Amino acid sequence: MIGKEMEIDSVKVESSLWIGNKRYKASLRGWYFSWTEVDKRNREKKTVSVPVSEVIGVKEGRVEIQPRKKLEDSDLDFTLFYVKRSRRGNTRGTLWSLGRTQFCCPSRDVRDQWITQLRTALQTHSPSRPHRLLVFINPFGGKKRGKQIYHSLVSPLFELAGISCHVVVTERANQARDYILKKDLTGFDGVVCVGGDGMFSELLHGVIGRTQQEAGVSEHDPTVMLQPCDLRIGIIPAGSTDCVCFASVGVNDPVTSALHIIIGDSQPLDVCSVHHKSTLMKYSVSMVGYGFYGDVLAESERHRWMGPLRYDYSGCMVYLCNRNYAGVVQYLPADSHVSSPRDNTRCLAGCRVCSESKERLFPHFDSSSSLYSANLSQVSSELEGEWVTIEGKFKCVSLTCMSSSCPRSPSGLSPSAHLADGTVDLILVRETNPLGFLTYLHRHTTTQDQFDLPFVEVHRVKAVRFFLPPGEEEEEEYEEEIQSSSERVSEDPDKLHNGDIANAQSKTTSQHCLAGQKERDTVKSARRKKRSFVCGPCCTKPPSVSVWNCDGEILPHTEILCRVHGQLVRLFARGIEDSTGA
Ligand SMILES: CCCCCCCCCCCCC/C=C/[C@@H](O)[C@H](COP(=O)(O)O)NC(=O)CCCCC
Ligand SMILES: Nc1ncnc2c1ncn2[C@@H]1O[C@H](COP(=O)(O)OP(=O)(O)O)[C@@H](O)[C@H]1O
Ligand SMILES: [Ca+2]
Repeated sequence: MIGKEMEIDSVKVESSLWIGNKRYKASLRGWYFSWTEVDKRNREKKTVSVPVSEVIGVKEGRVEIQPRKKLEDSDLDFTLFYVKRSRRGNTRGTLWSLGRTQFCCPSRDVRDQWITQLRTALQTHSPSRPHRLLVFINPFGGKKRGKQIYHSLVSPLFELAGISCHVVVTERANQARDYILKKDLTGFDGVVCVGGDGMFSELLHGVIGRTQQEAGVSEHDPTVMLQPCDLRIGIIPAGSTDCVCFASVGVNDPVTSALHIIIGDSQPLDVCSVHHKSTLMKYSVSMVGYGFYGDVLAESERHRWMGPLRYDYSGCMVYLCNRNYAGVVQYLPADSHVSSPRDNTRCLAGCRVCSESKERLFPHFDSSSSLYSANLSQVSSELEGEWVTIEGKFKCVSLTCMSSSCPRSPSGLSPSAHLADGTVDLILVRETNPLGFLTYLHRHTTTQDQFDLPFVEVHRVKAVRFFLPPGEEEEEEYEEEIQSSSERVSEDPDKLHNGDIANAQSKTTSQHCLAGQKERDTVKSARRKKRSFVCGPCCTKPPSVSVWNCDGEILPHTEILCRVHGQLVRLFARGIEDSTGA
């Protein structure tokens, strides 16, 4: 018989259970379900312990989910599904898979009690699990396997965990962003994208834009304190770079990500806002890059048919062009006592720097009610302080809120950057010879320090301004063309976005600046053609000016102001669980 004893604050359940023909002593105590093998002489052997928070589901009978079948219809059995960990190749992160153990009970009563107690414990110990999710699949991302990945690997897990999903397979770019901005999201506990960084960016803009709309905050004001977002975002990696997933989970594996979503993990994330004058251009969580990375993106767009390989091909082409770009960079340093981009630490699950930043970032946060003080939507003092100016010629200027590690670069653009410390790392790679730059790039793929080079500097900052040197500013005529084109579109948002615009009384920035994107890009490319000269297959732009790559999208302006908003959004993730033991 099952034995039950009440413990203070937690339930305790114990009984003998069988796995195959071996007897186990099983117990459920507070946070853990454990089973210990007992031999014929009643000696205890190895114990397996599963935290209740990592239980995915408990099913009657002997069940397998892939392929889905009930093995035997016995009323003495139950099957436990849980998170199982393993190491992954040369990456630091931990790969998760679905663990499954079938238990046989001495009686049906005992079986029913175990199932009830385990399910109750699950509800008690995992209050932040999602019950209903809105899922967007980009069928064209990465290797175009988004639908297959979702239906074969992810959906069966969500079903097992009792999560109901509304699935939208996108038919056009920005559909997911617009859906989140305009539709009724009542009842959803989170949004999930199946795709790459571009698809994640759509969800990011939808979630931030909607939150600001509802809070009455103007995203165009670069000095405003944005309202933190409640709706969590999940990423099922199925893209080309998968940087946001890789940098926040440690691997780009759909099953691992699905399991993090199911157990309701929560990882706050810093977000950079990118403004041109008084207009919000974009938000970014991974890379805002000018010069090399901008050129690679611009070139790669012409080779989308190559899939993820387009970046490798374009990387080589752009490298061979050996361009340098003049620019003026101004930055506002972050507090150097807290952390530094050269301190050789890593932001891992439970990161101390990030947790301590929460108090600094949200001094008015009321943890009992989970509410942010109303005065947070006032103007921020974050742009105050002493700006440092650097002028020169650069191979690339990059900003990253996180390490931006990805399968191409397992340590990332800035290996010691933090996911949620309210700072961004600014990396300046000055003009150098091709071999020097190759050394810099190559170090992204090894454990060698890419900042330990005389032409590279890195700063931990709160904000960055970039503009062209005097005499090389963005052309007014071009500016005006872009401005008027964007105004024309924003006067009539329906022109580009049909469908219901229930919540669109106020033109949100996302609608304003992104609706005009198509038209601005046309103006821009016509303009570029006019000014272009060709030094190789990738060089169809003026020699002195590059473009900004903002999380995989080209920005329509060169002169920008970037500012970090600490912990603005939350992912269904927990940071990198270090599998190297380092
Ligand atoms: C000699 C070896 C050179 C290797 C260089 C490796 C440098 C890697 C740094 C990667 C940083 C990635 C930052 C993330 C960018 C993505 O947001 C963006 C869009 O991704 P997606 O939507 O999935 O297409 N990806 C890129 O801009 C690709 C950059 C690739 C540079 C080679
Ligand atoms: N159905 C669709 N058709 C065309 N573009 C789409 C569609 N759905 C999403 N997109 C856009 O495709 C871009 C790239 O998607 P992403 O999933 O990031 O793939 P990748 O990593 O290969 O670039 C995103 O910027 C997104 O806005
Ligand atoms: Ca950061």
